[in-house]
Amino acid sequence: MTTIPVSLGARSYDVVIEAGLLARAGALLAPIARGRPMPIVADEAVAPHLETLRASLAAAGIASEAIVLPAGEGSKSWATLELLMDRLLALGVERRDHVIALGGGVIGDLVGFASAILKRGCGFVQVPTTLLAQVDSSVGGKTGINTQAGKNLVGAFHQPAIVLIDPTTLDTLPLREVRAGYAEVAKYGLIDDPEFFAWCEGNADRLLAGDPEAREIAIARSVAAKARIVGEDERETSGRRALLNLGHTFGHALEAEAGFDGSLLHGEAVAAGMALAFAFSASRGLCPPEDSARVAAHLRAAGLPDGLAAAGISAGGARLVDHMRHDKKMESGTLALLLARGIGQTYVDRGVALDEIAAFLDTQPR
Ligand SMILES: NC(=O)c1ccc[n+]([C@@H]2O[C@H](COP(=O)([O-])OP(=O)(O)OC[C@H]3O[C@@H](n4cnc5c(N)ncnc54)[C@H](O)[C@@H]3O)[C@@H](O)[C@H]2O)c1
Ligand SMILES: O=C(O)C(=O)C[C@@H](O)[C@H](O)[C@H](O)COP(=O)(O)O
Ligand SMILES: [Zn+2]
Repeated sequence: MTTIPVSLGARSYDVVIEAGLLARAGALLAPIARGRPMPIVADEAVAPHLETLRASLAAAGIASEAIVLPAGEGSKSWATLELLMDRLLALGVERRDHVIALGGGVIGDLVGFASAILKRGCGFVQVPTTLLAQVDSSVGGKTGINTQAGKNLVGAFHQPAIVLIDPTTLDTLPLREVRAGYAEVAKYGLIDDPEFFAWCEGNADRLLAGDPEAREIAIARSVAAKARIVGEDERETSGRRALLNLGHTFGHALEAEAGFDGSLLHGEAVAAGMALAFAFSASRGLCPPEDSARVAAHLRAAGLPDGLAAAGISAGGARLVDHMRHDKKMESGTLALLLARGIGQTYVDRGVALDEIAAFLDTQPR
């Protein structure tokens, strides 16, 4: 068992990683439940894992009710939030109770936000079942939904009480989803850990094939990297946490353009976005072109899109930049963009005009 602390003063919690953990979750959750029932909000695709979790809770004397929601990004919506809030209220959830989020980043973000606003805030627990959620979304307390205007535009910072990661839940995850989660793993290397990026280059094949050792190394290193950055800047105020947004200003624009319909997954959009961030950095003479080419080559080798064409996006630069105007890193009309001086040397650049980004995007192959 690996335990990684997320140090946030009164909001500190542990991320526990162990193969087979779901079957032992009840014992870890009993002190958090304090004799109260724990509602479980689960993605419809994780039915077998839901059964394992419920049996483990029952063995520890914890009553549970399951709320099963439709799979996919469409569930991060006002409509599903309303339905979920009504169900949780009907179950009589109290402020000191904890709701369990069992699923990928969609369930985690939605349940986290519901918990942030239910009776002005109740507790929640993350039990992530996708690679993306295990290495990224379950840790750090960013919660929320999408709106007509774009990605994650309504939400709250609300930290879980504990994160329980059972890597064996990934045995049932489709390969396309494993690849999408891998984009966020490679991201940590690209941000500030070139040695980890080199590890990724050498081990992505094993990880994508489900090798247990490669999987646990990738999860633990990713969680440790995220816990460190979140511990330094919980609410993305100092600029440190913004590093975790590498590839996301481009990526969220691509997701919005694709329409949240499953044709372009979040991790796929982030992969294309990271390749674009490096290509843009190289085009401005900030980053060696060899590093940009190395990033694109590795993403391609991992079966991920390395730019607009591979992401299936044909929109022009001006249209994509219009999506970026909603980015939460906009300040007084200026965007904070994540650029790179090289692999492992990402930084926040506040000096790039939206017109320059549009012009660069227009040079990219469709
Ligand atoms: N809060 C954060 O810090 C943060 C970080 C990164 C991403 N996100 C958000 O996370 C979301 C993407 O998360 P995701 O990639 O996990 O997508 P997801 O939650 O949609 O899950 C991907 C797919 O896998 C299925 N699934 C989940 N677990 C499974 C399992 N064990 N076996 C079989 N199928 C399974 C789901 O039904 C879904 O179809 C996006 O909305 C993104 O914005 C949030
Ligand atoms: O935790 C963070 O901080 C991140 O930026 C992680 C991202 O991978 C994630 O997609 C996050 O939801 C994006 O946040 P947003 O603030 O750009 O909506
Ligand atoms: Zn992301």
